[in-house]
Amino acid sequence: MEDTTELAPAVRSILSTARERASEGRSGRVEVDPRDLRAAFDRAEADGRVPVIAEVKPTSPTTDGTREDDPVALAEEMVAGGAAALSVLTEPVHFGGSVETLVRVREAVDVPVLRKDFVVAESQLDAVESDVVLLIARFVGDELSDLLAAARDRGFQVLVEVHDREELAAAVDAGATIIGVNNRDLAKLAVDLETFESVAPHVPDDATLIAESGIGSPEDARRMRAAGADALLVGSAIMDGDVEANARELTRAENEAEAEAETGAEAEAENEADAEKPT
Ligand SMILES: O=C(O)c1ccccc1NCC(=O)[C@H](O)[C@H](O)COP(=O)(O)O
Repeated sequence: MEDTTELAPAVRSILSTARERASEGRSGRVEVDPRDLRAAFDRAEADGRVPVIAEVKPTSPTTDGTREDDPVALAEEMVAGGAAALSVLTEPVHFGGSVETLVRVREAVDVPVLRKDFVVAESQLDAVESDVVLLIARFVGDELSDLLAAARDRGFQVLVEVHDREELAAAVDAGATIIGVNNRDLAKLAVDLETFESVAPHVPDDATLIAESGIGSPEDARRMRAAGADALLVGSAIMDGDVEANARELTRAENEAEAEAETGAEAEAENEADAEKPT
């Protein structure tokens, strides 16, 4: 396990709560028949949508207040807005999530669902079925390889989250094939999209690469895609306001770019034609 003294107090609290919850797994081992995450991204691409994992995130240490709407309704709106997959927080104390919410959401939608939690022990994997589970390289340290194997044995696809090149090397050594680069620094909770841009070039080409956190606009989405993201994980920017419209704006970010490029080209052609007209 990593030394946690450098982490933000909220994150230290999240981790100590996670360790207390580690023994609370339901009795018995889960066996998952997962919905394929990569196939969901491919379907979105084929349909002209940016592959987005939209996150049901009622609150967080960096969010003001709590969104009280029914998470299932929010999840359905995200899918209606074009989300290729969903992420559901199951951490109760700091994010307002629950395993019950994840079960209800997964029953209601047909896209893959990521369980977003702070898994630090194998027993936590048995808390609930999901299509994908998250392992955060920084938090699981030397246990990454064993936890990855334990999750895969249960049928889960595994998103391994990293924040720098050292953690990326550990993830690749452990055999991670779905890699998320988190733009949020868990030591300071500050978000910087340059994090993804600096780590992405070192991710093996055959990995599925996800840009996580701090993506707040279609421009940010295009920026992360230009830096190599196969998909984007977005919470706050979708949860803030009309979630269907917010999801649609991000999943259509590249259509808008095309439209803008076309508009720009048309304007340029008109300018050229005007310039050629006799005065
Ligand atoms: O979001 C937080 O405030 C947070 C604080 C401490 C640890 C983790 C935190 N977030 C977890 C996440 O993974 C994000 O919810 C996810 O990447 C989406 O981020 P965003 O789009 O910036 O909401």
